[in-house]
Amino acid sequence: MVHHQNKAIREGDNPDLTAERVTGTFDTHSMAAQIYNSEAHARRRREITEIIAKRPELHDTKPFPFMTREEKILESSRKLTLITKHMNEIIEPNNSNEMFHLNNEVLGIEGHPMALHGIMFIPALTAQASEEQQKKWLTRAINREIVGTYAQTELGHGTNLQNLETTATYDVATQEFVLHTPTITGLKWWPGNLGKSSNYAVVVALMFIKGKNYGPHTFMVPLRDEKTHQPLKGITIGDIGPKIAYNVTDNGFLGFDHYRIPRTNLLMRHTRVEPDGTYVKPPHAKINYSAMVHVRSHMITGQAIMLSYALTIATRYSSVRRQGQIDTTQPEVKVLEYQTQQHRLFPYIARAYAFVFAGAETVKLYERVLEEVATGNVSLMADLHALTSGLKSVVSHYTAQGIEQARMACGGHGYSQASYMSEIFGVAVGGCTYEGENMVMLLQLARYLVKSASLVKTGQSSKLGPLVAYLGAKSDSTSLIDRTPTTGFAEYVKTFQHIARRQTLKAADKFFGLMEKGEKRPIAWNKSSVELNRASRLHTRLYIVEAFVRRVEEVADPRLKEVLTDLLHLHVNYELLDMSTYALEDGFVSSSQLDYVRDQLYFYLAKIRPNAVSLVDSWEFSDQELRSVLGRRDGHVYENLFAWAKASPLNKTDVLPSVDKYLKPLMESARASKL
Ligand SMILES: CC/C=C\C/C=C\C/C=C\C/C=C\C/C=C\C/C=C\CCC(=O)SCCNC(=O)CCNC(=O)[C@H](O)C(C)(C)COP(=O)(O)OP(=O)(O)OC[C@H]1O[C@@H](n2cnc3c(N)ncnc32)[C@H](O)[C@@H]1OP(=O)(O)O
Ligand SMILES: Cc1cc2nc3c(=O)[nH]c(=O)nc-3n(C[C@H](O)[C@H](O)[C@H](O)COP(=O)(O)OP(=O)(O)OC[C@H]3O[C@@H](n4cnc5c(N)ncnc54)[C@H](O)[C@@H]3O)c2cc1C
Repeated sequence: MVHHQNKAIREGDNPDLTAERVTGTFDTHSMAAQIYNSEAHARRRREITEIIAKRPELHDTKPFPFMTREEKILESSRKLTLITKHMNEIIEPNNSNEMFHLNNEVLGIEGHPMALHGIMFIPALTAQASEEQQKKWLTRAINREIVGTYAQTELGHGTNLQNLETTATYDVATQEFVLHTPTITGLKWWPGNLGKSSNYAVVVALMFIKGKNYGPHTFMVPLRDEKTHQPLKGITIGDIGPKIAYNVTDNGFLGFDHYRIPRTNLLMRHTRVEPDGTYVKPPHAKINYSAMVHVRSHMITGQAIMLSYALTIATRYSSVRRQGQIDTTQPEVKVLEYQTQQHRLFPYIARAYAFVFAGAETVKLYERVLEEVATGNVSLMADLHALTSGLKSVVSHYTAQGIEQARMACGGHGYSQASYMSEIFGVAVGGCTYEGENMVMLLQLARYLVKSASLVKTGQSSKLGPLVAYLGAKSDSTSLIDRTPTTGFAEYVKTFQHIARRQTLKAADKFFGLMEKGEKRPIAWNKSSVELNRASRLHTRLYIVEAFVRRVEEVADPRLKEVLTDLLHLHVNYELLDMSTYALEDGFVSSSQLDYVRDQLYFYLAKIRPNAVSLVDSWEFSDQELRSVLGRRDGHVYENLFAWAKASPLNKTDVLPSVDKYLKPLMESARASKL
């Protein structure tokens, strides 16, 4: 066998796809090490994939789209039980990265009965439970002796946590908290796996002691009997019904009727309530929001992966789909030859790389903050909150857009569930809502930006944190893009900084100006909020570009560096065109400079073309993980689409009961009436 740089090549594959792989200029295993941020992790992913490939009991028994919701939940529970039993043979104990990959391969993205257990319940106990509480619950949770979730959102309130209605009232006499749901709108609503799977939850409720409201606090709450799984007395609980996607997860509702838990079930790592009701406040008011920050930090990578699923499917399919001619004297071309197709897909391939690099930095910062907070140092919490609020919003928004573009790039077959695109879109777009609705989270970042703008305006730029230091710098009078003989990334970064700085200062001016004119602060805030959110987006997009530049600078392998540099060129030119209004409106960039940017964009679309398939192959998704007929590694799309259709439950019989019962009589009576 010939040694190829692209490690996805196999004999017998669709030759059109193999031809793409042969033109790749870099080693896809090495690129995987960049994507997954370490050679060791990329290798372990492959090893886990291989182990799973050899264990048919861990494979889907039939395609997910052919299963009912109940069947999917049963199937997912079967596999969850198996991977729990064999976990230590497959992954390193307690390695969350490996667990994440194992889950994606075996259980898939539609969720599973213990999704929230891993993503939020364990992180909440880890960060918020005292050592004594951890001894009691965390080990049991890690061993999966109990199943838990994170129950915060209510029917009436998800965003505004100060107005949650669930109360936890301290009863000094019995040293218990009494949990109560006073109204329908106070029912917990949405928590994943609450509906049917969990027997415990970390519940967020407003804590009242001696009549005083201390705001939202987290409590460990038993929900169901550990033996019978029946709801405990005082608990009303169930599933909220089918959703756009993510239906293997039983998102649920929960009500409490004067339900009592011991005082010691308040999570007490940072906050305490003494037996006599004395409240000991935490070192930071929002320290108990840590489980949300955990998900926001990790979901950047999760979103990049889902975007790359869609791009892998669309790019591979575009290499085997032939339709139309560019040169009418030549045979039909692969649709990937069309510039419009490249323009639809390649900038999103670049974005997916940019997002995964930004995601790796975010997780690193999150882990640092987690360690510091454990020792009482909360100084970086605000920075992490601002960064993750912006990133989760911008990345989930563009991820959803990119998946939809990828679906449309697959033409009619993209609309079939055989492509799996609708599920990928449905799961990913949930990220625009969960963990803080995107507009709301952009406004959280805006608070941080406005404070920073105020420092700039009052001559205190030296106090700006590293993420916003650029706000205090002076701009050149115009962009130097195409004005220096060797225009490089520095000119682009300065241009993005100028755009973000100008918008931030302008939006802050609007806000401060309205207050000077006598508007109350929240009214002035609301009237400035569209402009403020624009600033948040531009700031975040600048951060993403900078994270991409930092990564490319670190890469040593010249072949990888070259293709990543091409992708970065594509990214900065595409981004600048996309936000050109901001660049043009104060004349910082001229229309002739934009022409240069456009030419660069087209140049890099063409330059990336031979590496397109290798760039998506580098994410190393197995067919089992992708679950897409169109995205198959071997490119044998058509015969497998036919096989997939034949397997559809509707094709089990030639004549459906609906035909016997209704259509046949209808046609017969129509014929009879004609006679
Ligand atoms: C290796 C892999 C491991 C793990 C994998 C993880 C993820 C996998 C990736 C993909 C997953 C794929 C599929 C997942 C599918 C399903 C989803 C799973 C989970 C979803 C779960 C949820 O949605 S849980 C519910 C989430 N809810 C929210 O996010 C609510 C949003 N609202 C808020 O957060 C708050 O209400 C608020 C921030 C908007 C306001 O809070 P509050 O009213 O209390 O604030 P105030 O106005 O009083 O004060 C504001 C000041 O507080 C500061 N602040 C706020 N939050 C924080 C914080 N967290 N840290 C630090 N500071 C904070 C804020 O900055 C203000 O400060 P000022 O100085 O400006 O006053
Ligand atoms: C798939 C999925 C999984 C979830 N899992 C969980 C879970 O496990 N646990 C859990 O507790 N919750 C969970 N949730 C709930 C989720 O966190 C909330 O739905 C989310 O935080 C948004 O809150 P909301 O529904 O109250 O939206 P709303 O706040 O009602 O949003 C409606 C609109 O109002 C706007 N808006 C609201 N407030 C403001 C404001 N202050 N300024 C400007 N605009 C505003 C929003 O931008 C939006 O356009 C999940 C949700 C989904 C979709």
